[in-house]
Amino acid sequence: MSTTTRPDDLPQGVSLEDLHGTPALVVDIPACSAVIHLDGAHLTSWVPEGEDDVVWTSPDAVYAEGEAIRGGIPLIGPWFGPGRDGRTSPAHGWLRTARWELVSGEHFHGWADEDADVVHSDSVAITLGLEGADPSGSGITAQAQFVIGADHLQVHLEVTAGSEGLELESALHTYLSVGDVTATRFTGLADSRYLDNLRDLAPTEQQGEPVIDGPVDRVYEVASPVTVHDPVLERDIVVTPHGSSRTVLWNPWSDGAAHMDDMPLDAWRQFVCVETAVNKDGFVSLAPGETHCLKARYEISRA
Ligand SMILES: O=P(O)(O)OC[C@H]1O[C@@H](O)[C@H](O)[C@@H](O)[C@@H]1O
Repeated sequence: MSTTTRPDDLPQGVSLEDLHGTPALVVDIPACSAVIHLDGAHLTSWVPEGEDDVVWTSPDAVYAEGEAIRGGIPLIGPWFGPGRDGRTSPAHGWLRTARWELVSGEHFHGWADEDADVVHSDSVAITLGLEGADPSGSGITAQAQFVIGADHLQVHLEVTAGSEGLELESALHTYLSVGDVTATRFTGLADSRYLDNLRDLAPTEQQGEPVIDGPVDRVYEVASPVTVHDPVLERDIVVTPHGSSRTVLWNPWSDGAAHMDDMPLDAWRQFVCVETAVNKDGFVSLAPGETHCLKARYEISRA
């Protein structure tokens, strides 16, 4: 993968900086600010103008090549969690710990969204690529694109099989920032089916919309928009997926957070993960050289 934009040629308002001792792209344009670390092509902040950060990143996150950053949008693949066999390591695959390279950065002063048929103003598009990192040697590659503005964040994750076929699991493991997860309400998951990862992936029927009143780790058979209603921050976050088959809902609650060194004890209240995914029995079969694109668009709305 060739680097087509040198750091010196990045558009105005985008710079490559050293953050926490690792390289990161810092976006600072009138519409928003954002940070994307090259390790994991990992977005750790998106602050639309006049808003609080839309993603939550742990103040205790570890930033180092080969480490997974806690929070933001980890890019998961080519397997999810311990993989479909339940034994694959590292957890959630190697996309999130590999160092990606900058492919391009562009500034759009007004552009049309082919999916949503709307025109956005003032955005940057940043593309990162990953080649030569596949430890299996089959040559799996990946590309990630972030389109970032005031009214939207779009994330595209493309994974391309190498010389062998691939049973792909991938996810945008997004930590959405909320005022108090126990007060959060959802639209879009009601009356669907899910696998409950806290009960050996037991198939379960969702009754009404879920609430977070204990640890939650569920793989929903949902590939349509999910809205997170946050009465504390008085905003809704709408997650619109494309190319997915599943939506994962995760919060570790206090019990799970107590086992995580990279998260303060009480921080579980401040986020909920709504993950656009192809995983578990919703994986995607790719022929050698074939690509799958997973996308999500994040938008804020205020009542
Ligand atoms: O601690 P990690 O590897 O980032 O994973 C966090 C969680 O990620 C979620 O996506 C999984 O469904 C959970 O099972 C897992 O605990």
